[in-house]
Amino acid sequence: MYEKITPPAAGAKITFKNGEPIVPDNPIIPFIRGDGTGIDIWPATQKVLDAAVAKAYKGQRKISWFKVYAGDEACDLYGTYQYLPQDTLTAIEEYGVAIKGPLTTPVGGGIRSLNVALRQIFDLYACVRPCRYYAGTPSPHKNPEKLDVIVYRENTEDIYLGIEWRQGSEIGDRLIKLLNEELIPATPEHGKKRIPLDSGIGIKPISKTGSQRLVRRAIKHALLLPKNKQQVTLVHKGNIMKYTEGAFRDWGYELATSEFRQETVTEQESWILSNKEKNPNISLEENARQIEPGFDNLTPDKKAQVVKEVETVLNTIWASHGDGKWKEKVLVNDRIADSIFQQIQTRPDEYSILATMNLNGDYLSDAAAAIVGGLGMGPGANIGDSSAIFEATHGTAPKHAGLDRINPGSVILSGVMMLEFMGWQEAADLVKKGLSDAIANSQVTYDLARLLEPPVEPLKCSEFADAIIQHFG
Ligand SMILES: NC(=O)C1=CN([C@@H]2O[C@H](COP(=O)(O)OP(=O)(O)OC[C@H]3O[C@@H](n4cnc5c(N)ncnc54)[C@H](OP(=O)(O)O)[C@@H]3O)[C@@H](O)[C@H]2O)C=CC1
Ligand SMILES: O=C(O)CCC(=O)C(=O)O
Ligand SMILES: [Mg+2]
Repeated sequence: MYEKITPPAAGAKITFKNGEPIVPDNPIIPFIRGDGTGIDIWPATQKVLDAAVAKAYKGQRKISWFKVYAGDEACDLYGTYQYLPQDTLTAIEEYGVAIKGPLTTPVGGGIRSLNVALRQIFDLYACVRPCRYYAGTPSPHKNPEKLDVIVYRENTEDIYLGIEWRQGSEIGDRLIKLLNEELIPATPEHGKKRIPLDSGIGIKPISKTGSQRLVRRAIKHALLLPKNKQQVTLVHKGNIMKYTEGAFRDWGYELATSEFRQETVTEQESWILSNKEKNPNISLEENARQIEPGFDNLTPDKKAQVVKEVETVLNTIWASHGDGKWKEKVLVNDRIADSIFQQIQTRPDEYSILATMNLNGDYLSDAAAAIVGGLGMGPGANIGDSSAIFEATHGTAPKHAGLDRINPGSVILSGVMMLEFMGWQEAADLVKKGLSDAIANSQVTYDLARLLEPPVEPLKCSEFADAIIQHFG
């Protein structure tokens, strides 16, 4: 079945039922070491995870690691250009849950991202990236502890589908001609717009199915959070990209108010309900005026539309959501993408789950990680209905590769997410405690050491792993 690798003799498969993993006590878990700093980070991660599982379960549970190959290491073993061998895909398919270090993607030409390919091949449609603060972590932000968000990034479409044509390519030029001469003129709203002839072209598909399954997962996650964090913010640039990003927002609200009608309230609904709670005799028109800025300057048709919306909300959900009951629901709101970048800095505690399309989520997860201590503290998971691959937010950080200095925190915390996904909470808690206590004692790698005041002598990557284990207690 495998060409060049052999699964561990001991251990059993993780299987999935209704999207949930069924985990044996001795699961076989494939891992990809990763390019660049993967060589430093992976051994540190494996050591910490194994120590936590051993301490938590005293031998009753144990991970059987299965080394599989991707990136440069794969080419060394399988031959030139064999970046993602079939063996690796077969192993992940068979064992369901995997963890990986970062993989290099060249800019401009060359291979397309192996990281993105893995997400698409296994339909890992939700990229989940929590950004929370560990006490003692130095941060450029004044109140980093106020940020506690989870970026829920759609992981399979948007421009990451990778359908692009190079400037000057035959098909690219044909496409531009077709657009300029037929399709754009046939679309009145595009008027006399034309694509410059020397353009590269990329396609940005945002589907209803892809958007809604991401938002569904985000709302389900919100329902498990403490009450004050039960919020999902739909992040989009729908003012500019109306039929892709704007549609993402609309489909998100549509899903929330249909599939989760009893569990959710939209921000606009919450204003309408609370206006009526404050003033039970408020007219529909006055309620509309209070929720719609500039109401008095709207055309009569627009005014009537807002009044109708108010009436519909009160007629349909007053009984289930009125009299303050909406405060117990998951709040679904939306923010424009550029605004959310400043909001997570100026009003971090107002946000919880940030549901995004692929590109926005890529940007936002690095930015949010920076607030809570940097890319060394940014874990992640790529989750689908029948498999999951855990990986950090950051890349290969090539200038630090092989120096035993990089912060393994993000991949270790990705391992924590994996343990939690498996239901191995006791082991996950040990790692979180060890990492928190190491940081609180200023036992940190170079990235955090240089920011501490006064600066401290940095630990090596491997020493940080040992410090985490010592702090298990
Ligand atoms: N999922 C994946 O596998 C990903 C892969 N990539 C790929 O990685 C390659 C390199 O990308 P690049 O743009 O340099 O981005 P990286 O995320 O690899 O690194 C950028 C900088 O972030 C800081 N950093 C990254 N990881 C850590 C860490 N573990 N601990 C502390 N600091 C860290 C370092 O800053 P400083 O030097 O200032 O300390 C580093 O130089 C590219 O090929 C890219 O495509 C990128 C993102 C995700
Ligand atoms: O695949 C890559 O090289 C980059 C991916 C990335 O930046 C991410 O997933 O956050
Ligand atoms: Mg990224």
